[in-house]
Amino acid sequence: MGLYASSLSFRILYSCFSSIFQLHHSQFNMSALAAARYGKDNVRVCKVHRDEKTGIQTIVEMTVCVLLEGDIETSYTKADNSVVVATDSIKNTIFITAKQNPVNPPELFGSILGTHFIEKYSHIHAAHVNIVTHRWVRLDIDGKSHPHSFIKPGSETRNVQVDVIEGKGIEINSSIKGLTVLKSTGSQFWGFVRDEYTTLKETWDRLLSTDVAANWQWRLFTGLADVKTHSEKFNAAWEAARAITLKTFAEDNSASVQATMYKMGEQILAAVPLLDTVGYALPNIHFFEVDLSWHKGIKNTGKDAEVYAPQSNPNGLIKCTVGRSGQKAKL
Ligand SMILES: O=c1[nH]c(=O)c2[nH]c(=O)[nH]c2[nH]1
Repeated sequence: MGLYASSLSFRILYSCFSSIFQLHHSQFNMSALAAARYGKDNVRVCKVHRDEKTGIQTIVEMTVCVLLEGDIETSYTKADNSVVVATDSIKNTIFITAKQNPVNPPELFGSILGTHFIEKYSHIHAAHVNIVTHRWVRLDIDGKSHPHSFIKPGSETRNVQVDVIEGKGIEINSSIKGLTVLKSTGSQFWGFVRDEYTTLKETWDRLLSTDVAANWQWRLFTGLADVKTHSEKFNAAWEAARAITLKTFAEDNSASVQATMYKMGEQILAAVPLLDTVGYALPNIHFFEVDLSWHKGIKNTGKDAEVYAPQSNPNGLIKCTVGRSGQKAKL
């Protein structure tokens, strides 16, 4: 009797739940796939170029991500894998494309790779390629550059985001990340808002350090042929952006991170006509003066400062995008 009662109540409950469940699915299912892209991330690739004549070898190490968009909705909503180019195949394509094409400049390689996917698969309409190129620098041995040995000097990377969009063109954003710099003078910060929240002293001479993240947005390319036409400009732009950033950092008697980064941006725009905008994100990595006057009156502040305490956090974070006049940046 007990068993019957519980089985009956189970059946009543079940039918209740299932009717709610079916109602939910048939009449109240208002959801739809709003956006989707998929692909392979963190594909690590190293390509060696061997010049048989000179014996000089060159390496490029990169980490690649490719994400695809297109008529792939049914793979999410109907478990339809017939529209899925497997992410494993995407990984294979990255290796094959690296074997068959130059990987430098990365802007060109990304455009070749992305264009492959929209041309090969009629239902794929956009390919988003991200390439992080790790910095390996040729070793100098006894004053001579070595033909096949390299050193990684830090965490600096050269990056590109290449968006190949069918019917629109190729959008390219190039960047440098992780370029850590410090100057021990030639940096000031004064005249800022002073109110009941302020403890920071004005300074006419401080240490300035940052991890440079700089990016430059190219004007839209109409397609792969347009990118190829300009392919020699990509390395030149990277070299100019890096050199301008370092020279301005070193030589500017900085009024603030904001003022110095703006100077960097306007020089890069002037040097590379094909750019629409230049952006920076600069952490202000603080090095605090240490007051040691409590110990036998040691002078270690202001003009006497020699020993500083580097701070890992918190840090300032200053960002800007510099555009060409007439195209005011969105603030
Ligand atoms: O260059 C600087 N900009 C700031 O906005 C700022 N704020 C701060 O406390 N120190 C600094 N330094």
